[in-house]
Amino acid sequence: MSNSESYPPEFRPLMSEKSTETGLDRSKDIDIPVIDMEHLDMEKLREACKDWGIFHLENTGIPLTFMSQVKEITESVLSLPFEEKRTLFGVNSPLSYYWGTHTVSPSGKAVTRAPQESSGHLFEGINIPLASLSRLLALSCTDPKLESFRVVMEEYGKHVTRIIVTLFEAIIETLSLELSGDQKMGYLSESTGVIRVQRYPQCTESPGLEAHTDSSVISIINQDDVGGLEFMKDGEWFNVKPLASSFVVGLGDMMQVISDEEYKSVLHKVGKRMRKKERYSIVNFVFPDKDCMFNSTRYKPFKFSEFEAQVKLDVETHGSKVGLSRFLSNP
Ligand SMILES: O=C(O)CCC(=O)C(=O)O
Ligand SMILES: [Fe+2]
Repeated sequence: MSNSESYPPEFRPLMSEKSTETGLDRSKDIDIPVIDMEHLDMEKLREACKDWGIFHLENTGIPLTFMSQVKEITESVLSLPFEEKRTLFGVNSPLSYYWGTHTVSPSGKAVTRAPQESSGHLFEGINIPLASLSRLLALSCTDPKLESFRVVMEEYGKHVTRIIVTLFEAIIETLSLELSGDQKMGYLSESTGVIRVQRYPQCTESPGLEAHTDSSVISIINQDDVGGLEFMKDGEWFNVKPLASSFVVGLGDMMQVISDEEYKSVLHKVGKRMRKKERYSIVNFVFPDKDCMFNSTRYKPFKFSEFEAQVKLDVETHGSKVGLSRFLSNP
């Protein structure tokens, strides 16, 4: 089987086009802050959140050998034939396979966008709602590859959850916010966390993922060395240069509300890539509990489930997310 058969059929003509590769625009390279999780510098963290909304996180305590395992199993599952992925991660699976849409709901199901907007962005992925991993057990009995995927992702989820709790506590401290245990649990709900493994074909003519902010509290991105992640700062796009053995942390919309706009969610996208190679990324979205209430000065009080429902409606009807501006108290 050629590699192109593992991609959705509509990607294939675009992938085989002879590309006049321009590659990544290196003039947009910039060094984002690097936060050392073992020796947290609170002032540096505050600046990273306030001025950037995106930073590298290193020394997270995840063994390198385990990270290689994560990469290996992710690549092998995403490289399965297209039809097999559709079947394995179709209606009967707690996971979902999607392509060409970036929106994910806490249920882990991809939201279908209005058709006029869906062309040109070449990426695919599998949504793994953390709460449903155990239900994968039933499916994995029949497929050893799925069993390893489940085991590795469960372990990965535990590591990332540990990182998230430490990081969130620290961010809250930089804001001098006093939150009760229940509030913290509501913001970092285990029931709504989603891991998403994604693949972008080797193709430099088409972009990967369109510009968006995440609806999450925080997103932890594990990108490989192919590059292509870009973010907006002061009205300009910059590249996030891959940094080995580290994660990219992006602040999401809910952090913008929790911090009362002291910190902003970061606008990001996946553009052209550095090399003629497929790109893989693993993103962990930390979502609040569905019933979690958000009260702030700039926005009308809302429940996270209301925010999600609005995003879903906007994507389905207009083709893209409108986001927090829908909830402004004085639009
Ligand atoms: O693939 C990446 O590096 C980023 C993906 C992303 O932004 C998303 O899935 O929301
Ligand atoms: Fe994102």
